[in-house]
Amino acid sequence: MELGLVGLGKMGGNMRERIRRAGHTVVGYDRNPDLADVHSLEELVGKLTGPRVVWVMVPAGEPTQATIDRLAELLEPGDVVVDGGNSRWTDDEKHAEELAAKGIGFVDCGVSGGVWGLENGYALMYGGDAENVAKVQPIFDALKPEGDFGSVHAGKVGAGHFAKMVHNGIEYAMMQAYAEGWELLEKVDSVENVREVFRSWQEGTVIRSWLLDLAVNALDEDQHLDGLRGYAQDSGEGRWTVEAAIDHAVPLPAITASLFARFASRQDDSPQMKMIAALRNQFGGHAVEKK
Ligand SMILES: O=C(CO)[C@H](O)[C@H](O)COP(=O)(O)O
Repeated sequence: MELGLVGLGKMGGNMRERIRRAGHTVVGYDRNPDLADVHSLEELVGKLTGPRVVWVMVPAGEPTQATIDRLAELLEPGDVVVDGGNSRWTDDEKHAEELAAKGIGFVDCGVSGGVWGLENGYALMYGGDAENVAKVQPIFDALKPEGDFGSVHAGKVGAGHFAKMVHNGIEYAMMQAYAEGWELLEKVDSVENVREVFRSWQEGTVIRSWLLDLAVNALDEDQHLDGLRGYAQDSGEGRWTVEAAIDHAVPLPAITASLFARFASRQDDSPQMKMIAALRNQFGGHAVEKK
């Protein structure tokens, strides 16, 4: 089948390649002309035969909104837009309504697989009406990993991004657990080769995982991670997971702590710890460290 793909960065570029390898035609658009097959969304839409499927793979928020707004002007009834970015799930209903007003279908799709997806396949979690999902199905089949698992029609519009958001929340907490265990192992003199401990865990243990494999890759590149600063960004999914947990009164202590650990990583000199030090000094005369 034919697919229009908007956004050919780290994810979209490899997805285009994987879909082409499966025998489909992909017309790709990116703001960077070096990556793009066409120069505009108009040209992309013009090159597809109906019913068209256009997959949006651009950053969440304003870039996704602007792309959907333009596609709503360009596409025709019966066409389908897939939002495959890490959009906030609460945006999906809004996008579905905006497109439905023009007779255009909408499917939201969480995509996991990172830069390894070209070879390993992409895990897909999608939400939307069965009729719209069916129009995209050959592309889902091309992108998903081989085997029985790796893709799911999670439910209605929004369910795909909600599932991906929870996946990312779990990712935060798992990474935090490996990171904490690694730091503790590095602190203890009797453990002479932490990297080999991590490597040994890749087989037979209850904590083996792809993230563990990636941790071993990272330690192979830089055994003590000396070349990195202890600073971690976040791009929203962890925050939305915690917000959803609050909305539904679901306790998420591990995921919340892993999000807050990232915030703490961005502080050189913790303001709240200054207050803790000041208060201990006030009530107990405990020593403080002065600048
Ligand atoms: O979806 C992903 C992995 O599954 C993306 O890599 C995402 O950017 C990870 O979230 P964050 O940037 O907040 O760490």
